[in-house]
Amino acid sequence: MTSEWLARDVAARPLPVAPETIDRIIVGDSAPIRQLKRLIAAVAVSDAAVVVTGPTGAGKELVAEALHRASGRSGPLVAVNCAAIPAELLESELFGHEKGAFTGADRARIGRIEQANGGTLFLDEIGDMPPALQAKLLRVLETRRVQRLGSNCDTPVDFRLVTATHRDLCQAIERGDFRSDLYYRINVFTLCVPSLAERTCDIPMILARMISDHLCQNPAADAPHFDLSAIRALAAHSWPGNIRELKNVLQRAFVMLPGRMVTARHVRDNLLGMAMPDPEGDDYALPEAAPLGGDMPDPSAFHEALGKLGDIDLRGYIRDIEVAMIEAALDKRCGNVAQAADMLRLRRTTLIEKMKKFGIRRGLDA
Ligand SMILES: Nc1ncnc2c1ncn2[C@@H]1O[C@H](COP(=O)(O)OP(=O)(O)OP(=O)(O)O)[C@@H](O)[C@H]1O
Repeated sequence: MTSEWLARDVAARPLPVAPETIDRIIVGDSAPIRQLKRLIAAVAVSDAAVVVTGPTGAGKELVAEALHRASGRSGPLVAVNCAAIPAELLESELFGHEKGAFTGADRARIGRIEQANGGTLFLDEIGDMPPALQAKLLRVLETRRVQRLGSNCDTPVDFRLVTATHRDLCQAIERGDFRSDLYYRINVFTLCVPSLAERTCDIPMILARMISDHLCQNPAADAPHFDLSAIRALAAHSWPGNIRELKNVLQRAFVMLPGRMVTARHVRDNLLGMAMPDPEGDDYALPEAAPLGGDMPDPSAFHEALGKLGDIDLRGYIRDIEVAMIEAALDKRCGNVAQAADMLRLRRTTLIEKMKKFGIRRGLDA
């Protein structure tokens, strides 16, 4: 049963779970992410096993979390990274052990599979699970019972299995590294998480969420502000590390450009490149107030608008905006150029230069 089949099937059906639950966890509104969220909503309420695939850092663990939250299961979400635990410890980690089961087992310990009872077991990097454990896991899935190391008794378990891997499991089966019978057990549904490069229009939304999360955890932090050129530079990057890489870029921006307007040059030189930014801030250092003041549209709004447009005369459009804003500031300050320059956060001489360039005479002739 493939995602394509499911995609066709769910397109026409009402969603079984509130989409807000999934929206809160998975940020993004691009077509591939909207499709992924619909699939999660459709699959979440069943008990079927799900394999989540996708490149590293794309958000596979978040998909497991969304599946769990939307499933309504009352038990916990228990996550185990099979690649991060040494093979010799993974067995007791998953299955638990009785006291004295092996040297050093000085007390009994419940395994992660039992911990997930009533909830969801998320096995990350299942493609890295040693073959002997694959056989044991298969037995648990078939019998719905688990046996701790050193015990003769089986304990019944009820969990929903979600697995993830960045490996191609079909190739692993061909190489003999992964059991095909386990593959068919764990792979009732496949959910593919798109790479960030396939959904760069989600970058402004993801950045906004990451900034607000960062500010929640560090209320004293001074957030950087990404202008349209910065967003476009971010969208042009190839993102081999996907959202994890974007998170790192934002962390660098918090450290190197706090409270400053981040431009395309900063993105290229200081955030994707590692050069230190100019400490003086030749860009527009921001005062405490909102960068554009009052009700001005956020520059990121253009990102979406531009996506829907065909060709645009960018220079002409920006010139019209500049002229309109300069004239509005001069009106507001009754033709006083110095005060209008303050309002626009420009040097007086810079404003005069612009006025001459655009042929705006108001306030210059007096
Ligand atoms: N849509 C999203 N919105 C905001 N943050 C996200 C989103 N998707 C992923 N992240 C963040 O990106 C980081 C990587 O996500 P996650 O660990 O889920 O990726 P992964 O695909 O499981 O990575 P790996 O392949 O290395 O296991 C995490 O810090 C996660 O919180």
